[in-house]
Amino acid sequence: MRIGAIEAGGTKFVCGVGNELGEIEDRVHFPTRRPEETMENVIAYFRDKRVDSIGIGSFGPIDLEHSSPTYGYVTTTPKPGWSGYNFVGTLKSVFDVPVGWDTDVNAAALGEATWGAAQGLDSCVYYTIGTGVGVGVYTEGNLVHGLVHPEGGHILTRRHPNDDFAGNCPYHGDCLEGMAAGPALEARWKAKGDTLPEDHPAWEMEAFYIAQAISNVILTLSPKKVILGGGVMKQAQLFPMIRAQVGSILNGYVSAKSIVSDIEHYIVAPKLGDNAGLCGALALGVRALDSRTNVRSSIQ
Ligand SMILES: Nc1ncnc2c1ncn2[C@@H]1O[C@H](COP(=O)(O)OP(=O)(O)OP(=O)(O)O)[C@@H](O)[C@H]1O
Ligand SMILES: [Zn+2]
Repeated sequence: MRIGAIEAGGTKFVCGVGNELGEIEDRVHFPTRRPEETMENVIAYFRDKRVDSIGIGSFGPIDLEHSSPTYGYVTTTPKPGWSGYNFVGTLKSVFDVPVGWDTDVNAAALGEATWGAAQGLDSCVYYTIGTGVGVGVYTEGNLVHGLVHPEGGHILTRRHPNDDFAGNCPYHGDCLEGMAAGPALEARWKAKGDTLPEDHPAWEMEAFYIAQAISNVILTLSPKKVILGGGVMKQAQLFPMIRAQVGSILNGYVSAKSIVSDIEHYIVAPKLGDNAGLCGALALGVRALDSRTNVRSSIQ
């Protein structure tokens, strides 16, 4: 099978072709411009690829409700031209193949559950801590959409006692994203995250916020794995700090062995590394093809 994959990010698009084993055979990337120009690049890439299906993991918010007249659209985004853009419909008007469509973070969660750190498990939560904070939720074998889709980057957290940064989320000020995404780190410390030394107090504070989010997700969704990706998590020293803080927040209340004695294998980096996004889109493409095949066989 030849599966097309689109990792549609706010700053760049990655398109690729792979197979049902999660192997990526080819890829390209280009900057995210206005939708018409960006989609021209996407269509030109797939034009001669003869793919059997396409999976899209997209920046959001997006419409995932199959019964909605705007299913497949990007809904409200400050990105010029993308608000109300019919992403899936545009692709389908050119390529007559099944299209899998989900958020970039749900896609990454599915990719990790299919071929990565949560392989063989029926649940995981995937966080990206980058320009924004996004959360993908995979549970009992399904990606969670619910009313819209999870937006766990915007939860409220308790303020660190030494933190007087107001927070920079345009909607909430000091939500998790407003306090812990890359731009918040940069605004608080007046330096880009990748220039701060490993022992800088920024990291203890960063871990303090991320650990609260993870503890809340453990208590509400009980995932079997928590995967942390995105640019900020390139700071590997954050992992032990976050694990320790999650342990102290939960304080023995959740007695699962994964948390009590094996937390270094429970809160982990994406096993698919920088391929998590594209492999996630690939996994969506595989699912889209499988579900069409299943529908066909149940009709026959
Ligand atoms: N090594 C690093 N250490 C700390 N922060 C970093 C590092 N590399 C990138 N960042 C920060 O991460 C952010 C970019 O995140 P990422 O690389 O995940 O890109 P993105 O795809 O734009 O983000 P998003 O996941 O929100 O779409 C920037 O704010 C950048 O300063
Ligand atoms: Zn917010």
